[in-house]
Amino acid sequence: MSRAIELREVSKRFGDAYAVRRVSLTVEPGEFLVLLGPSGCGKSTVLRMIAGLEDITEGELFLGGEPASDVLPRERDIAMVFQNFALYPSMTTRENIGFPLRLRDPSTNHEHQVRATARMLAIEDLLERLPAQMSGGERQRVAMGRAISRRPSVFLLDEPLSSLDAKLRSHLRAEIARIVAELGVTTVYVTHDQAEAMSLGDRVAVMRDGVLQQASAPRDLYARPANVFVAAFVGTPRINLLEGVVNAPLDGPMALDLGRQRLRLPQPLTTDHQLLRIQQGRPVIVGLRPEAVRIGPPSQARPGEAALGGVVEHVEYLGHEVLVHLNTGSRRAVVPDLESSRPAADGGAVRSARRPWLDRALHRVSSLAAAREPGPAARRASVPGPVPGAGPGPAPGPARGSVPGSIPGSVPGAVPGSIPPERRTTAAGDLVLRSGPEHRVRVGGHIPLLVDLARLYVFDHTGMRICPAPDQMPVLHT
Ligand SMILES: Nc1ncnc2c1ncn2[C@@H]1O[C@H](COP(=O)(O)OP(=O)(O)OP(=O)(O)O)[C@@H](O)[C@H]1O
Repeated sequence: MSRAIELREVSKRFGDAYAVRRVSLTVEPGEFLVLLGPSGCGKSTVLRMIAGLEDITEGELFLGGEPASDVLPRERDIAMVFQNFALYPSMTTRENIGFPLRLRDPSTNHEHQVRATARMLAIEDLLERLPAQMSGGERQRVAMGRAISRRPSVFLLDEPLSSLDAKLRSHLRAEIARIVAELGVTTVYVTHDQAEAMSLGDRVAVMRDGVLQQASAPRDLYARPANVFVAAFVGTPRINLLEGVVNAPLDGPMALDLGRQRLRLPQPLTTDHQLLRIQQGRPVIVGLRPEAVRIGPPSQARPGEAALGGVVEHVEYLGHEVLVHLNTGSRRAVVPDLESSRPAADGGAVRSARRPWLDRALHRVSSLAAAREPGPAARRASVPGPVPGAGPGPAPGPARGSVPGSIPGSVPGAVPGSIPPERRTTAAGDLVLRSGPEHRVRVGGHIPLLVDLARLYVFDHTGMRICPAPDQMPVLHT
């Protein structure tokens, strides 16, 4: 039987420092949830609270719908496997796997169950070996065998593969997915490896600084990251994040100014792009995944593509694909601490962080619509004249050779103060694109680029995603 796990506003404090802050999360029976985040973000602490190895400072834990915060660890029917799970050195694999079964029921012969577990883990031929006679990967399988032999209702794995080499890891990863699916047991798996998380989890919960950022199916996490941190943490190569300014004149096409170039949004504007209008004149972070940009001249632009240009700074040949590092004259936005990860007093981090922005944004939409003229912010922040390097017209591409080889100091029209100067980087290569090996590019060459604006992400200055529009929108009062 598998059970649901529910964390309600759970926090953990060590001394004065919060390791986990107000995490609310439900893992459905039989679900495989991966906790993902950088080192020290609180993943293991969440796992240890579920197991009962750490007390919960605030909030409540429910197992199978029953309050469980005060239930003793051994009464939680939970099995846990750690990174360096210790096996009993003097016991064979058979004895190690059978040990929890003997503890529970010493009078019964458990050989059948031990064999079934060993078969599932493909370690039947290791049953007579001692831990010292096995490799790291084999020992880790035995450790898993010992954890699952008594068929727990919840299975917790804390970086179980991190001490293994890459090949073995990817092999065991597939094995774990298979075994857990076969067992149908509710599983929480901790890792800092985004590829591991994306390949294993039914859902992935991303944590940062003790705060849950987003919990979504891997596909949704990649396609609709709630904020710039999630966008940057998930995906290899990392999403390109550029400092931009929304340029939305009431009488002309909308664009995103990216330093020395301008990304014109195709007409008619999509709903998501229309919503960007309320950011007129404001600094934003523009996100482009490497596959959203391709090499091609403006004349080959498909509907929904906009032209840019770049100077090749570096080329990585990976065999099946090529990663081209370019200088487009923009500034790379740096992720850490862009948004507050602390939850507000009235709710979870992601939800509560969204609301004030949405309220403000929608208030601006209402007032702009009512006034039917540019608001003061719009007048103040409209970009004075064309951005150098961007051509006029509805679908301009930068004139050939217009992209400079070096980047000038400041972004024209940028509203100062959104991203402090100390967090800015003057890009040596601000954009990476993924290309097929058929494109031959040389370092130093200017190449024309086409950006698929259907795959454009825009984050506001706090780091929250504003394009595509957030999933939860308050009702717009007209
Ligand atoms: N027993 C403890 N006493 C004091 N601080 C602790 C204790 N355990 C964890 N912490 C702190 O709590 C924070 C979260 O730790 P935790 O081990 O949960 O992070 P993690 O995301 O699992 O990191 P890693 O991937 O490196 O294991 C860290 O800052 C850590 O130093």
